[in-house]
Amino acid sequence: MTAAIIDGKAFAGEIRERVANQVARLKEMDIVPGLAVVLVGDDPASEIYVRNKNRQTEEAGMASFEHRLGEDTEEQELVELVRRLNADPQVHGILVQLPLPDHIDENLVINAIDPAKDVDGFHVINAGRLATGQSAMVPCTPLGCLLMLRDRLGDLSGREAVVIGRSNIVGKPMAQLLLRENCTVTVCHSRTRDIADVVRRGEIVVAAVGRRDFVPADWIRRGATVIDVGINRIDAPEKGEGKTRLVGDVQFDAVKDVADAITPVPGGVGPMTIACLLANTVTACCLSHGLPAPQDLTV
Ligand SMILES: Nc1nc2c(c(=O)[nH]1)N[C@@H](CN(C=O)c1ccc(C(=O)N[C@@H](CCC(=O)O)C(=O)O)cc1)CN2
Ligand SMILES: [Mg+2]
Repeated sequence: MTAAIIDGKAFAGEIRERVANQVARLKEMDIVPGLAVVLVGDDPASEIYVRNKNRQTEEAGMASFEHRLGEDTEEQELVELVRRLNADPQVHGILVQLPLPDHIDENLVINAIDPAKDVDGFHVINAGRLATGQSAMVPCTPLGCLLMLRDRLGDLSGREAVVIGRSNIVGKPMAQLLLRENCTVTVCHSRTRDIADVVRRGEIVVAAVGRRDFVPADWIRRGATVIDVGINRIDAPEKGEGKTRLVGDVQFDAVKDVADAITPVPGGVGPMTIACLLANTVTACCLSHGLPAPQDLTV
């Protein structure tokens, strides 16, 4: 068996097109969705993600507000910026790029964002709403994973799903979303005993541990659909001195001989994350104007 490769890059392009159509529709009502992105410090990967977010926001016809603060910015200064953005009617979505420097309490900053503008879906109110089956802003990476799974498999009801990783930004919301789709969900992590046996139950496997090559082929049930959330940068001397490349959490070359379908890294989940951020911003904008959330941008 050679797995189908799920093309996240192409799918993200489709979502961005839907976003642009909704933005054009809103412009006819003189409404321009606006996204504010806040970057603290100079982490090189975050720099790239923020640049891509701003570019894609503008390409979709939305307003992009970029705020860059120094590495030694005080927590209170960041919270004050968030409060100003909460009060700004041109801003419908606020995203604080993670990770933040160590001296800043991430939860405190995230929970300072107005939940209605929390397009990352990380605020405790949105996490609670998702966990209790109420409408919520859904975190972008799990939302992108779910869209790809639905596109590939259709109705997910009754499927055995295994999520590897329990982070607040991917593992936990992913598990909640799959539960909402009526999957039987198992979450495993670094302390899970007999993890190979647990993962082997999965007809759907979502790997989000942040460790390169963590998932070997003999953990994967034949015919499973595998979503690799990992983005690990490794040295690539074959590309030249000092060069690097990205790999996922799954041993792609071996797993593709066992799985029915798999997302690649790069070109899988990553591009979907930014496309879903744009989708969430349009949703937040619609809701703030008393308009219904666009059906083609939400789950
Ligand atoms: N506030 C947030 N911070 C972070 C999030 C998030 O959703 N909200 N997620 C990650 C980083 N991230 C977005 O911020 C992100 C990561 C990767 C990609 C992506 O497109 N990856 C490409 C490869 C890009 C490259 O060459 O480096 C791919 O996988 O094909 C987009 C967004 C942590 N922080
Ligand atoms: Mg910190």
